[in-house]
Amino acid sequence: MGPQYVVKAIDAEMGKNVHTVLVPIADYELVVTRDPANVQAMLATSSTDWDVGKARNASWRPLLGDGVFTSRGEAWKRSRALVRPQFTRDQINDLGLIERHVQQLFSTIDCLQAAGPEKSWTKQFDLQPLLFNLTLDITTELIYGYSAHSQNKSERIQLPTIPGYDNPDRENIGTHIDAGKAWIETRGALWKYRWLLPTKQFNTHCAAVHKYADWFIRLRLQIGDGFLADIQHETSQCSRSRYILLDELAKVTQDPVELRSQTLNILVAGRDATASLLGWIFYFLARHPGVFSKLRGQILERFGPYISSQPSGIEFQELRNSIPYINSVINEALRMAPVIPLNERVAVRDTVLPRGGGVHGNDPIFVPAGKQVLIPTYAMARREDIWGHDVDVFRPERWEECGGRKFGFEFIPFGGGIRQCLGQSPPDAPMRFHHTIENRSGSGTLRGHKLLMITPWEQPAEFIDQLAVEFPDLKVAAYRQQEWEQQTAPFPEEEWQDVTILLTFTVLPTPKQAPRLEYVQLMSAGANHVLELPMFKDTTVPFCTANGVHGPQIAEWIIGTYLAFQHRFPQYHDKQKEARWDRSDLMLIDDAVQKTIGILGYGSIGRQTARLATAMGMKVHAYTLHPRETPTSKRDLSWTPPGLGDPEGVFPSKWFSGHSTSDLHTFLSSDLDILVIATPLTPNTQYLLSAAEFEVLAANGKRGKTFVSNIARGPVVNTLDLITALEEGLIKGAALDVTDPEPLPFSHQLWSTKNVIITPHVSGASTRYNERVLAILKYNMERLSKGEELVNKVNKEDGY
Ligand code: HEM
Repeated sequence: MGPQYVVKAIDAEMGKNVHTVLVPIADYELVVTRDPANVQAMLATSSTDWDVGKARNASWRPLLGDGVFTSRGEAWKRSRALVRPQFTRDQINDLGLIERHVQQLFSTIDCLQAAGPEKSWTKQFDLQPLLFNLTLDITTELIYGYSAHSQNKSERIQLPTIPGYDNPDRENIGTHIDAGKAWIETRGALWKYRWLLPTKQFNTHCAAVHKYADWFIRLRLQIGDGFLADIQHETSQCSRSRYILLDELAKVTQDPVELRSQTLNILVAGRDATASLLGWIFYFLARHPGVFSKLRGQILERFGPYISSQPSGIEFQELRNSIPYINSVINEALRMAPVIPLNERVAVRDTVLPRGGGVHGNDPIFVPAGKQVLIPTYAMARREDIWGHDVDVFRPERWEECGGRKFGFEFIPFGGGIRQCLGQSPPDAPMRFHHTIENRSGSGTLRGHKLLMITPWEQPAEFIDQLAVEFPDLKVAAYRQQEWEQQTAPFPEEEWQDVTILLTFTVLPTPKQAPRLEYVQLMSAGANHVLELPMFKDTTVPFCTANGVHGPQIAEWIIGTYLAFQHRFPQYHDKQKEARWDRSDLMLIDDAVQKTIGILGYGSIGRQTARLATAMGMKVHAYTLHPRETPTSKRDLSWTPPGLGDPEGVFPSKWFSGHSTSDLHTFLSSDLDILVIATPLTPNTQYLLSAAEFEVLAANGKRGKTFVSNIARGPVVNTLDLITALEEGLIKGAALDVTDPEPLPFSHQLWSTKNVIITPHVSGASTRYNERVLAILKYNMERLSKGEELVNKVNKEDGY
């Protein structure tokens, strides 16, 4: 099943709007999903329910052994913990090393000069094999310390002899790897008839590849640190302190088979994908001269022309960050031609995928243990609804529109979640990444980190155990605060000193008390209680909210109180207390079908409310501060419990947006039967709903039509104006979980205002609350350990 075939077949047979299908192949069935929500669940949020299939290990093992790319389960975890720290180091991005080999490539190309009048050009040649040689030379030098020099044999010097070990076959190592890989592919294509393929030649290639690695490993194990010192003089650029992956791994394990497998896994994973991508980039540049000259112009402007006698002095981070167009070109090439176009996972236990089921394909689907799911990376990058009508056009500019395209699981050329590619440098925050290089070396992904948890309840031991498995080097301290609003720390001052990750409701240190803090996870969805604290306003330490934790229960509260009001439950409850069977108000009862719900603030709560309202047959109008016109901008980038909310922004039939009062009034006059206030409290939203807004709701004959539900914060509504609107019948009724002031005093007029349901700020309560906060914390810790952008980050300027 080729990548292009997947797109064609689903589009033709099921339509462009179907993204998850069950495909029967001979005697078994395979799920194919090009839905980013499902992919996110498999790779990240529910990754413990999934693993790569057994076939990956079975097919690659003879060539590569059990390493980070080929292994599964616990073996993979151990592998990943072993090799990952190497990829957080500066040296892995040694541009000097790459430059030497690129120069070699240029010399090779120079030799391909054409004859006759075309003399100033090269003759026609195939660039791709040269690129494979280039990446082979780079990766072998980076991994084993000594390049295969497949580009220029004359660079090879005589290697010392190790008794009992054949010298590595540098001449043919590329061929052996390629032939081994080709055999594995053919075998995969033969599927259950794979036994038909003779193995003799394959075994020869595997043995040659192993011998190559073993020679360096033997030398390293015999001689120890600096094992190549004697032959380093072969290239003047090599310094004694240069970085060699094998050397570093050998400081952690001395097992020769483990060293062979891990280094070969990285060699093959890194070399081939990079060469393919380079090939595609040149392919697209050759066909898009406009892109080529724009890119070239920006590079020349920033770095000047190449002068062979001068060192370029270009740093890796500078290269990445100073010309965003380079990233746009690379991203666009990876979108058009993801070099790993198909991936897969297998359910290790009975589980669900959040979407694809039900009449509209929005419900979760059950996936039994053992079921294989194909992830067509290529097909996701070809979805018109995500990328626009020009999805088939190579257009790097798309990455720069709307202030820079952010992407999630619809664009995963490097995989995603826990098995994300190790060779990908993080997309953002170079400073933070650099910081982690200084602080973390060794074997744990969060080495040097300390998590401090201050919570109003005991944290479950299983969670702390899980952390110990995932981050063996992480220090954890957990304290229980005595009171909800407590601001002082329930532990000695020194405990703050080495904290890097903090989980808290209200207790926060000063920047001086916790100088190493890198990430604060708040347990609340709002951040308004920390906005004025020095740790928040005077530092760049990211604060993340528990956004997403409240969606399910608050949405239930909103719909629950609305239905209670519509079906007159409070009145019947009063009558029940008096034992009165009174059916006199039957004609006053109304249902929700085809009513319009307006959601002011379309965040995680609003989105889950929209899901429930849609299920009841309501229409949804959404209001957001910033316009959400494209499918990408409609998306929810914050954490969402699997299968819930509206991650893609598909429920609203109308979107409204803006900062001004008139923008708000346009939304309020869109014929709303229920208005849900779900916007954060900031200086801009204080008294957002006052007399004028209630007038707008009641204008044009809509008096007494709208029911107002406030689950945000009391001061978003002007309480006295609300009381007037209720008493005068401008609005139909109100459900308030929050009031201004809070607690609402005994004698407050609001208690006895007509048509109001009041609860004491409890809509966010759920026995599942803590479990969801911990899921966010863990997810963010995984992202922190990989140098990735955290989810639910508070924008320090907007205050939410
Ligand atoms: C354009 C270049 C590259 C692309 C497109 C790419 C793509 C990928 C993808 C899609 C995966 C995930 C496979 C999965 O989900 O099972 C992956 C994994 C991996 N990549 Fe890359 N890769 C590239 C370059 C590199 C480089 C340069 C290295 C190392 C030097 C590397 C090392 C790895 C390793 C070790 C894994 C396995 C990680 C694990 O399973 O835990 N990759 N790569």
